[in-house]
Amino acid sequence: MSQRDFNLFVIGAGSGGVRAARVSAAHGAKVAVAEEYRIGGTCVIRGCVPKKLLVYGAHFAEDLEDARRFGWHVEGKRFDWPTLRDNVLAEVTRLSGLYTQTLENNKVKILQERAVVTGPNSVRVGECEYTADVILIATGARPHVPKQPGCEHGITSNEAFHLEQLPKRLLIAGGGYIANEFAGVFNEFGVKVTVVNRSDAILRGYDAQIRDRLLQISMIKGIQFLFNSPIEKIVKESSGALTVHMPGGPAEFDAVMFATGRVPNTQGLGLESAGVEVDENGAVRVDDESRSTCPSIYAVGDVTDRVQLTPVAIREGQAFADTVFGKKPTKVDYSCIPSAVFSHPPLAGVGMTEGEARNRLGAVKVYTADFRPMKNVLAGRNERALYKVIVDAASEKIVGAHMIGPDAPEILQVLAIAVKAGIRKSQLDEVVAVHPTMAEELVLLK
Ligand SMILES: Cc1cc2nc3c(=O)[nH]c(=O)nc-3n(C[C@H](O)[C@H](O)[C@H](O)COP(=O)(O)OP(=O)(O)OC[C@H]3O[C@@H](n4cnc5c(N)ncnc54)[C@H](O)[C@@H]3O)c2cc1C
Repeated sequence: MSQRDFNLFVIGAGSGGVRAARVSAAHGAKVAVAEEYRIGGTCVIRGCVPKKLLVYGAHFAEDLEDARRFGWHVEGKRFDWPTLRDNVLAEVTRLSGLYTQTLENNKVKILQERAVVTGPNSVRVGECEYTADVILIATGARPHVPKQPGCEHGITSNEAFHLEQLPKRLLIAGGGYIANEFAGVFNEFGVKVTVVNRSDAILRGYDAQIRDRLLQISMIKGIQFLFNSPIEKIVKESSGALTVHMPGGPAEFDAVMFATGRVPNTQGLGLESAGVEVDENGAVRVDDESRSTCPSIYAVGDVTDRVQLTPVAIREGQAFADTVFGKKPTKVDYSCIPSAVFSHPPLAGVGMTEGEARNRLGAVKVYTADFRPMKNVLAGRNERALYKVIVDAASEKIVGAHMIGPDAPEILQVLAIAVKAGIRKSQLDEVVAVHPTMAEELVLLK
């Protein structure tokens, strides 16, 4: 038995940290976890979960509009932001409680304070110093706010969940998934949304045809996009409005939200005291077992900036616990990680985009279904779904699948199993359709 206070000290009780702490404790380790904000981390408190609940809330705008064509009379509909906001925040509190309970049930000591590393086997929490055989950095990432003058007047996704009232005019800076998701949500709530982007495209990394489709639909829904428009400065007027200066000229908004990337949380963490190296963005450098340049310190999740997604942080936390305390060396497989954007409509993808496949494989076959879902037809909603399956011409294997349309992330999760398993296109064709569904298009691709 070690003479130190703990076998494992985890810094950060988010997706990766909670999984690592819980599983290590189940493997018999004496574990402590320090959390400076709220148990559950970004995903539960101010990320995936509250975001998805807002997406559900926003979707009622369309559903109530479409309901008329299905014979429903929905007179006097009115949206009340404080009701949704408070219900979402209450659900977040409930979930945070469940995470706390899970840790307690596994006898993990919880310290609700900021922790900093003071050496290869020591951590300081407030006035107390603790020693541990192994330290796990699972401190996640935080929103990046640009340095231009006046940017301090803006908010980030962290604050968006707590808004007192909805702004009438909102500028969202950024082109990634968080920018597009919040643009969709606030637009459905009746906010006049402008998305401003430094570059010339949204959602880099996703299939070009799929993101173009989102851009078209978003513009038709009333979201304005400004490309190649870096924010030069923001001036707060005496009225409270924000004048945003951009290359096309100044424009006034009631709020500005930055969704301009996320930075690993390593600042002031004391990593240098243990010889833990970080890269140029501040991400902890780790090997394929999540071990840092200090042999007794590991790191998982967003703080390592590998793939900033909850299921990846959880896998890394699990693999760490199994490797270090479960005597079962495990490496995370980063191939074929599916991901989604919960925009209006949502999109999702797995594997290579068409562009990547053409560059890497040369000869590829692309199968598409471009259709208007039955529900949209009756609703009089002129929004088309697009499914794409990319096939390696030599092996006939499916190397990528991408889709936009209602429930695309739900459908893609299942298709991702097939892509990961390396099935051929002909095996999709052998499956009999479930009719009438949208997903049946996947087995009818010509
Ligand atoms: C708006 C938004 C939407 C998102 N939507 C999705 C989605 O739909 N799907 C998806 O897969 N991912 C989504 N993500 C990303 C996802 O939330 C992260 O990838 C995930 O939470 C990373 O987990 P983690 O354990 O690395 O870090 P986190 O969950 O961020 O946990 C880190 C914890 O460490 C704490 N901490 C930091 N420093 C210290 C310290 N010194 N001492 C003590 N505690 C500390 C923090 O307070 C935090 O609780 C979203 C993120 C955002 C911001």
